[in-house]
Amino acid sequence: RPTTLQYAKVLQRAEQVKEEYDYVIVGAGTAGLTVADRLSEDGKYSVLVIEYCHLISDEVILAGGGRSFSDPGIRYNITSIPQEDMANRRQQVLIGCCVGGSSAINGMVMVRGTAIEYDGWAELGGPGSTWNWDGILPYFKKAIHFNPPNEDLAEAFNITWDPNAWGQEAKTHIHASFPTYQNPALIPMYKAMSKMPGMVIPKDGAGGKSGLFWFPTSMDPVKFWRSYSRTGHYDNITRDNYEVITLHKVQKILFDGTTATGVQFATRDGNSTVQTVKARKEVIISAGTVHTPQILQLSGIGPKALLDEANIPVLLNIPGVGQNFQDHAYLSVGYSWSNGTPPVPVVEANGDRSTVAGPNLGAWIGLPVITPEWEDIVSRYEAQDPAQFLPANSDPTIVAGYAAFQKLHVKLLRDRDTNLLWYPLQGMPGGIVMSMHVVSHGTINIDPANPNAEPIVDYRALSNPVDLDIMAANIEFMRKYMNSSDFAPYGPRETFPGTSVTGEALREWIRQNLIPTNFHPIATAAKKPLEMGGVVGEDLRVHGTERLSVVDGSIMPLLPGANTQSTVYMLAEKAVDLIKARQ
Ligand SMILES: Cc1cc2nc3c(=O)[nH]c(=O)nc-3n(C[C@H](O)[C@H](O)[C@H](O)COP(=O)(O)OP(=O)(O)OC[C@H]3O[C@@H](n4cnc5c(N)ncnc54)[C@H](O)[C@@H]3O)c2cc1C
Repeated sequence: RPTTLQYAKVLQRAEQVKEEYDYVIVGAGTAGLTVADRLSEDGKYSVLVIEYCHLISDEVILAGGGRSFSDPGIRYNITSIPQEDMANRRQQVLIGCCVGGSSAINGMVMVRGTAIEYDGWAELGGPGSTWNWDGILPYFKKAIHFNPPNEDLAEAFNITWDPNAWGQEAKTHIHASFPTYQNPALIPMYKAMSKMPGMVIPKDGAGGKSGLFWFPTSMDPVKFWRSYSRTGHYDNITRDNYEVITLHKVQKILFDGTTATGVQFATRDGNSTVQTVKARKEVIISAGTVHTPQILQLSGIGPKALLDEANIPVLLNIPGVGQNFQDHAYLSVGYSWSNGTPPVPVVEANGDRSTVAGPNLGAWIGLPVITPEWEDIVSRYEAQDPAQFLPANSDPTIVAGYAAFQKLHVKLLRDRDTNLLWYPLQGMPGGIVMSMHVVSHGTINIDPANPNAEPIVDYRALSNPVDLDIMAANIEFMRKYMNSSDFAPYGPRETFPGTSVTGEALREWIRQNLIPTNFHPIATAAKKPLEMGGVVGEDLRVHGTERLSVVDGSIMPLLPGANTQSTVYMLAEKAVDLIKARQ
């Protein structure tokens, strides 16, 4: 019998799975559960979600205060290959392994990119694309239920928001909320940042502009628990037409010609007999940026040379599967006050301190605001041959796609409304600088010697030297900020790398210390034309197939200058309308 936990129906054995459903979804993560809930909500269609990982138990949820779950099996155990331009260091690849996927373990920052960045998605998609800012804003509003901060907190900290940029639909249970307390030490930080040359303060970043602004947390506004795809799109839903089976791995998609008919799956240890389930209408892959390309490649859809090497019969040669891989990258720069600390006003803690999710404040800034040398950096990038820093022997379609990306990126770099740097303000000196757009593209491919093992993740971090230029400019921006006259009485001191580290030495320090991910992987099944290295079309169907689509972070063709969860919720909501429209 299916077990019932937190009102959610979970199947654990393949025999409980019916022979056929309208939709079979691979992965009960952020996008997968959103799509499953919305497709099943009016009772018209039956949906099965197959999830590799487990459902976190009530005990673990309660022990974590509904927020952070210290469950040993909650993350995949994947490490990148050594990164040549990062002193051969490897990087742990963090992705969530449970019902809820990465939304169950993320940092709960709830932001979106700027209008010009999403307009770039449409530009890469080609004429008539509806994935521009105007075409996606309604889905951001539908996907997330906004809860404003309490009035005292908003007044004390100058927290403003744009009601036109947010939705409050009753049927939407993914929440964006504010804690009831903020650290008063943020106030002098905010003041100093607001005085940086060129800094603007929009009402809200959610309206599509860069600048210094407050942003909410993915948090239930009543219990202050994590609000994630499981709580928003799975718990408390009792529908006979919505089933999830956990602890089973989808091995490949089944086809009749190039029409997807269902999937093949087995227990995650691979010890059970292989099972199949049919999809009457569509198979939807929502396995995330790391595993979606693997499932496609194991199904014979991917770069021909790689599939040949792995002895996988080629169904469709789509060179872009597993390519175009991008992620945000960051570095911590150490500072201390050598002479006391800035005075902070007393602000009453209006609630429980533990409700602080942090960070809720940051500067999101474009290259022309970061550095006066911005045009030199852009010109150097513009002059590059598109193939110069791509993997050797890249398919001509990948090179053509990169050329289009480069042209677009040059435009984005010159625009102040591109979030190129994120500097989260957290009430202490120094902190992290995050590059929100990288130009070095990596790969995530099956290991031809062991295709069913975890895929090979290669960030190819810093392979394009322009990423080094930009990170060095980010650090210099932080130095200028820490040098603000507001902070002078407190003697800010850079403890690492130290202000004497500049020029080539700073670049070497970056190579030694960069973290090439903020756990926002995208683009391994990018929404672009096939001849541009794309994998899915504007309607998210895999090129050259019928009844097969991808809906997860992997379809983003270009990083938004923002943490990625709200963009994933948005694209999943838009995908549901596209999927329903073709029935
Ligand atoms: C540590 C961390 C911190 C982050 N912090 C933030 C943040 O503060 N703010 C923000 O906006 N974003 C953040 N993110 C990013 C954000 O959470 C992700 O972009 C988003 O959740 C990805 O959603 P997805 O649907 O693409 O994939 P996921 O949510 O990862 O879902 C993929 C699902 O597919 C399952 N799956 C994979 N392969 C198979 C298979 N073969 N068979 C069956 N199931 C399979 C997986 O187990 C998983 O459940 C963070 C991510 C991480 C990991």
